[in-house]
Amino acid sequence: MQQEFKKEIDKAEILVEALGYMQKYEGDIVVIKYGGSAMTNEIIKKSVLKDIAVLKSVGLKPIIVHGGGKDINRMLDRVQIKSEFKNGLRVTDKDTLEIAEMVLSGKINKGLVTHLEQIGTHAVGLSGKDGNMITVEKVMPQGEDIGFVGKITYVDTTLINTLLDQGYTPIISTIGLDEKYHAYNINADDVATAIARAVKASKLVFLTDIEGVLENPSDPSTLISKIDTESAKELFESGIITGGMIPKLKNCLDAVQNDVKRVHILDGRLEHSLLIEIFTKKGVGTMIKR
Ligand SMILES: Nc1ncnc2c1ncn2[C@@H]1O[C@H](COP(=O)(O)OP(=O)(O)O)[C@@H](O)[C@H]1O
Ligand SMILES: CC(=O)N[C@@H](CCC(=O)OP(=O)(O)O)C(=O)O
Repeated sequence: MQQEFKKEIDKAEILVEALGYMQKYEGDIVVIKYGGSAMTNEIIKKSVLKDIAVLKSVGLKPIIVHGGGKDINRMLDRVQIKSEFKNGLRVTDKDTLEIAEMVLSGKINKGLVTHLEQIGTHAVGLSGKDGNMITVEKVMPQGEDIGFVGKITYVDTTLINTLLDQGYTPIISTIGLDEKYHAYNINADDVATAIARAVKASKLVFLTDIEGVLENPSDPSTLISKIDTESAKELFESGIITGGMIPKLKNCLDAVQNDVKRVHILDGRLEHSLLIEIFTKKGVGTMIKR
């Protein structure tokens, strides 16, 4: 008898293991930064969105902040506009901004909305312009002008909270306005962190295209499962953290030092990494602590 239902019993036990976590996190806001690097495969994308639908249906309140750097690169290539990054930020002239906004707030944002709606989770796509949600000022790294790139100065959470209260999952693209209502391109890790802080999220998860923070980025067995402020400093000094991992880890530290309780960098390519992290004892990826 027991043997006959072995598979079903195993499945039921998974649900029982998850119960404690569901009760613990009920009503909690989870901000998910879905990076463009982990968006390139349609099957994986659907699986990530199903996980988010599960979070929603068991009582958590997910907010998705998405990137799309790779899609912007592709579109810029198509229209033959050259693009470069300085300190992890895209140099953004007027034409680049137009393409970035078109790709982020159009194709990617509405694509994610459509996928979530298709699996029965009501979602609303917004950019930082909507409801004047994200205010920025022009960023000048080391005094250098890199165009229409914004540093966030204020997040108005009214619209996000209204949507969450009404049962919608907000999906946010990373274009904001300055005080004169000019549009700016913003790094998606910065937006996810600013929103997580503003809504007092209990979790902030960065879904990317690598296992987590690695001592040697080409060797997954060198995964660092926990990082705190002290060890992060050493990692930055040692030069192990490069490229897109620099703004990501800096943002993780900013979040944990500003009341976001749990911050993780997870591999968006690993099927169900979100559910494994939130609903099981087994941690995946890198957890960042104060
Ligand atoms: N020490 C490190 N551990 C892991 N990844 C690293 C490290 N240093 C640099 N990286 C790079 O950071 C990348 C993730 O950042 P990014 O490409 O900006 O992703 P996303 O689009 O998700 O924001 C990885 O693919 C990897 O190439
Ligand atoms: C200013 C700046 O660099 N903006 C980013 C916005 C998208 C982003 O951050 O996407 P990922 O998370 O996929 O890297 C860009 O133009 O690529």
